[in-house]
Amino acid sequence: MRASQKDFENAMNQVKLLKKDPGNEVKLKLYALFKQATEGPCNMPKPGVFDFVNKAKWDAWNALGSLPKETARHNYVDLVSSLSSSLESSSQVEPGADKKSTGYETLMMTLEDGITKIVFNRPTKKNAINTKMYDEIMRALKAASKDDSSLTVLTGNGDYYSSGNDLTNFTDIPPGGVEEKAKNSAILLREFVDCFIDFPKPLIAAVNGPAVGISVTLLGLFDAVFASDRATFHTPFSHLGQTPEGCSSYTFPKIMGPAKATEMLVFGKKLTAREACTNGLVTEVFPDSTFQKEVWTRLKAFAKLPPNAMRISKEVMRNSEKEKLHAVNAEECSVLQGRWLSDECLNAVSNFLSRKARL
Ligand SMILES: CCCCC/C=C/C(=O)SCCNC(=O)CCNC(=O)[C@H](O)C(C)(C)COP(=O)(O)OP(=O)(O)OC[C@H]1O[C@@H](n2cnc3c(N)ncnc32)[C@H](O)[C@@H]1OP(=O)(O)O
Repeated sequence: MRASQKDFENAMNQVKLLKKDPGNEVKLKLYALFKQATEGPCNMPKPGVFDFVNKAKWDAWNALGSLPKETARHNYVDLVSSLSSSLESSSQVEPGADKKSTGYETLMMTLEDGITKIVFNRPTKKNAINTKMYDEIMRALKAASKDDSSLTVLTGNGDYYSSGNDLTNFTDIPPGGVEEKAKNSAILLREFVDCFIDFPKPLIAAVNGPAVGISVTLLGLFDAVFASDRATFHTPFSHLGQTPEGCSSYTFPKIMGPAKATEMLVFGKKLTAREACTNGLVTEVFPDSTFQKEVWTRLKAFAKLPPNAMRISKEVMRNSEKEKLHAVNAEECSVLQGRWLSDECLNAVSNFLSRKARL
């Protein structure tokens, strides 16, 4: 049975009442079907390459070709009806996830048993790091460096450790245009990575699931990396028209040798947790079923060690490198500033945002 104009109007109202965000992919489908149902085939000029959001919308509408208005109206009503039932009943997110807690919007932070735990907390976005989260991680690290804990642990809520830089960061273009955006991003990135270089206490990653991009490169600046056997390590910089950051252009060749570092940083090879352990990036791998229990037993034992001895040992091991690391960080950020303006990068981000590509 075909959807009537009344069904269509009801569906439009239902969309506004959805309690959960259906996600960008579905929103683009809804937009495209709505435009096709009301205006027919796409009749707008194609937006420019920098106009990510409007280009994604245009792509979605244009992809419907000459689909008749009635069919688009019917498909729109069907889609809204399937969303109303599935979204109201599904609960994929852990309690407390994506909610404000302890003064942070994108993180959870606790201090217990001498351990400060910082949890990436955007599970529905695979813990992608948006601008707010960069700021909050810096704030959390600064607080952890001064609190009573002996060590600090970073981990992720949900099935991912982190999917790296939130690619929608690129859509928030300031009045000065993309050049200003690239400049601001380079400043932010440099300050962010500096916080890891300068962190004074033992810094440990509990990599609970896949890690992408900057969440992988930073691991070279951690003092220990424990991984679930479900974790993977992926730095698809060339695929994104980008270049390494997080000091990985220096730490990765040093940790794993230039050949293995090139496989990861230049050719984007995704490593399993065991491969990352063999390459020296990961300290130890645990079965996913016992990961939390085994890692936290280990961490609690570490936290009982004399904190000053641990801090000073870290200082002795790392201090001779600090100047070099800051210089590498500055250089990587400066190179990236240029890459972010390249067609290679802009097209890759645009493809992700219009759902054409998956890494
Ligand atoms: C300013 C400092 C810059 C620092 C430079 C840093 C560089 C990097 O970190 S480069 C690496 C960037 N990351 C990526 O390229 C990963 C992109 N994401 C993906 O390829 C996939 O999302 C996935 C493989 C991580 C997971 O795929 P899948 O299991 O199919 O899940 P979805 O794609 O449906 O993801 C769910 C939801 O989360 C959103 N999302 C995931 N990752 C990102 C991300 N990095 N940026 C923005 N959004 C992300 C995804 O769009 C989905 O959202 P909805 O559609 O709204 O549900």
